[in-house]
Amino acid sequence: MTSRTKGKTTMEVGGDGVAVVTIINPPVNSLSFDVLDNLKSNYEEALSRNDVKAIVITGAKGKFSGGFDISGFGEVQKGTRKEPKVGYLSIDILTDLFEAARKPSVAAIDGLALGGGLELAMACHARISTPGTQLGLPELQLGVIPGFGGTQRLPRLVGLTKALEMISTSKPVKAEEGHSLGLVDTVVPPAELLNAARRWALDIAERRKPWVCSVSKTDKLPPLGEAREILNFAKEQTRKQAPNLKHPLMCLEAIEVGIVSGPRAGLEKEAQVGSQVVNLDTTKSLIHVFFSQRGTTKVPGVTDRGLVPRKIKKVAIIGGGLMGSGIATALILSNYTVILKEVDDKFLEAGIGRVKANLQSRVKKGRMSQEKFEKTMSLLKGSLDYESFRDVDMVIEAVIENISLKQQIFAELEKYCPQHCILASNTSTIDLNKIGERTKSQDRIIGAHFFSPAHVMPLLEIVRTNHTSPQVIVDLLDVGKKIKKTPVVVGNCTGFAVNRMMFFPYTQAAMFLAERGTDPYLIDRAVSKFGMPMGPFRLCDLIGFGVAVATATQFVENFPERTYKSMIIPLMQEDKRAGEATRKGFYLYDDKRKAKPDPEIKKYIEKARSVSGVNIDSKLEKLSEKEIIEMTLFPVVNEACRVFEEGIAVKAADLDIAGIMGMGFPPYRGGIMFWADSIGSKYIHSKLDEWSKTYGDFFMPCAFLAERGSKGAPLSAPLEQARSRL
Ligand SMILES: C[C@H](O)CC(=O)SCCNC(=O)CCNC(=O)[C@H](O)C(C)(C)COP(=O)(O)OP(=O)(O)OC[C@H]1O[C@@H](n2cnc3c(N)ncnc32)[C@H](O)[C@@H]1OP(=O)(O)O
Repeated sequence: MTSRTKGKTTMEVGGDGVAVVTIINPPVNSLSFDVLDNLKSNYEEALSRNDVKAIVITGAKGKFSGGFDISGFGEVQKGTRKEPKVGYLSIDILTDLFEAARKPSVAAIDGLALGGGLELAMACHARISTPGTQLGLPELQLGVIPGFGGTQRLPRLVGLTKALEMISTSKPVKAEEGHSLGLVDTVVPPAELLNAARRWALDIAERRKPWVCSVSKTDKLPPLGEAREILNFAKEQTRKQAPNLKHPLMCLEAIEVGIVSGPRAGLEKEAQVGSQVVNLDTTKSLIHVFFSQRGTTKVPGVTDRGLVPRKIKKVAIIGGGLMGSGIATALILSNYTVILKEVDDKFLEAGIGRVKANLQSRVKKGRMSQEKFEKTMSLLKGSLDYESFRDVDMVIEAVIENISLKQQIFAELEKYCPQHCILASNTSTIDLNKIGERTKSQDRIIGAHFFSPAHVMPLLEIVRTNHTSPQVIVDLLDVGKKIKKTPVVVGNCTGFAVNRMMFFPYTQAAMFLAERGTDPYLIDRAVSKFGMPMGPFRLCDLIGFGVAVATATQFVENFPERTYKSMIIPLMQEDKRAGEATRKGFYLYDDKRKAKPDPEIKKYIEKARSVSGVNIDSKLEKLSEKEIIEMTLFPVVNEACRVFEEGIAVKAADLDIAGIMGMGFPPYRGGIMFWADSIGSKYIHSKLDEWSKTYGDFFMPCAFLAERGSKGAPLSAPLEQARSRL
């Protein structure tokens, strides 16, 4: 392998006449252009050699293949690599050279066969797998479609309905299920994999086992009329669930052509669609998200020091409320032993009850067995004092947002916990330096900010102060990964990254517009259509007005010059409307918690208008959906720029991931900074500048945005001189 090539394959021909071709491209044996070139040469050689009767393809080090090398799409998008001729890889190589060969091939699959990896395996004449191996076509998740024949071969191997499910959810199946579906021919222990595959390949060559070309199979396909019905239903669902995405529908078209007009036409359609989707904006965004998500665990000065995460076995959680119980659930689900501490029996019982309910809901949905439920619950112990904290490796404090209470707790922790124990707080607003003021343990104090519900939401904001040691950050990054969260390391500031850049500006902008005459329900609709899970008013209802006001107060205190103080929520609170929990907020909620607009809202908005001395603005009253998006989300971009410039986030892509994972910003728009750059800093700056002149400082573009906007420079470009606080 030279420094310029990416991966390779090797071929060894055994005395039994089987050529074993091994994909070697760590860490997941992705199919780079180099790997594919090598694979083709190996095949050609194997087909031409008289001593080769059959071929086995496998992957090095227990992984068959994680699919096409995703960075290859980026190279094609940027134009640094010429795209191969349409159909070259899927038709010329995989179908006409491999599958149509006069020597059989068998895939020996260990660990994973995803995307192009599974497609390569499906082009072989049989598949042998090890137990637990992951088999799937997750391409839609990346904005592309299965492009190595997967749209044609998967329905022919597992049936149309199952194939549609696997492709549309991007979820893999395990080898055992794959076997019962007909996707793999047999499952054998890892130690037997290669020998079993060699024997199977020879058996096919010598006609003791069937020589199956999956692309020509028809027995699993439903009759045409039924197939059309299934496909029409799938299209309808896709339009409903992903109205802003084109590639899932394009994928369905390729599947349909194959079923209606035969596999060759299907392969051609797939190749054509495959080359079109690569250049969609949504695809560029989703690929950016894939790499950015993995990039959050690369923190300069921390993860590049060779530090090894220490083993965390036992974690204590203080506070069994909504957050504490959610965090406890996430931890026991990943086999951590957890102590949940509360102030009295009643609270403790309630806290443990919440954890139980979280797990029971999994049992009810069939996602957890009763046995696993009991085993998982046995990892949780309750406590009313700190005695049992003497051997914990980490504590996560999750009590109410009260500085002196937290200070007292941290002072106690220092007394009871061992020296190595990490002292984390789940605060969403309070300065961590203040929390640790009464201790001498500043180097092991860190923020572990979860998002509610903590056992479901994927983001973990890891907040470091100037004193937090890199070892403690590395430890928490490891815990984050183990509990299946995406950790993002941020600096210590009001609201940290997510609440500061997303929640505050976004909800304040919405209140600002509503007070000036924009219909709040229209705002929510426009924002939902843009792709956020819900609009700002529905979000305030969901988190509850009490929490919304408490956190907003922090923003008001710390950033008074750019806070919009609306009276709408306080006026509603006076009437005991506090959001979804009280069944009345900006919406009315029925027994099933379905939200319905409430005409009464007008009354509160009018009153807020008169208290604040604000008038209806004829322009803002008639905003288009595009203008609503700009006026609610450009303030978010503005604050994200400040967060970036201050060094609160290491890189702009971390803010993209934080917004996607913490607030549900649509991944197919790439995250807040990526989206902003797709619009252009010049335009965003000019709009904010114009609004700040008309409507005041809330919209005032920050210096960073003004500077980059004046040059039209990308907002996400690295800072020349990172003014990191860290
Ligand atoms: C034409 C074809 O139809 C198109 C395709 O095949 S598109 C590709 C389809 N395949 C996929 O979507 C699989 C994507 N990968 C994954 O889901 C996961 O990485 C995995 C399940 C393979 C492994 O997960 P995990 O062990 O948690 O490791 P993870 O951190 O995700 O990945 C390890 C490294 O491999 C890289 N990687 C994983 N899959 C890759 C791929 N297909 N191409 C390039 N790099 C890949 C990651 O970027 C990461 O790199 P880093 O260490 O530099 O950050």
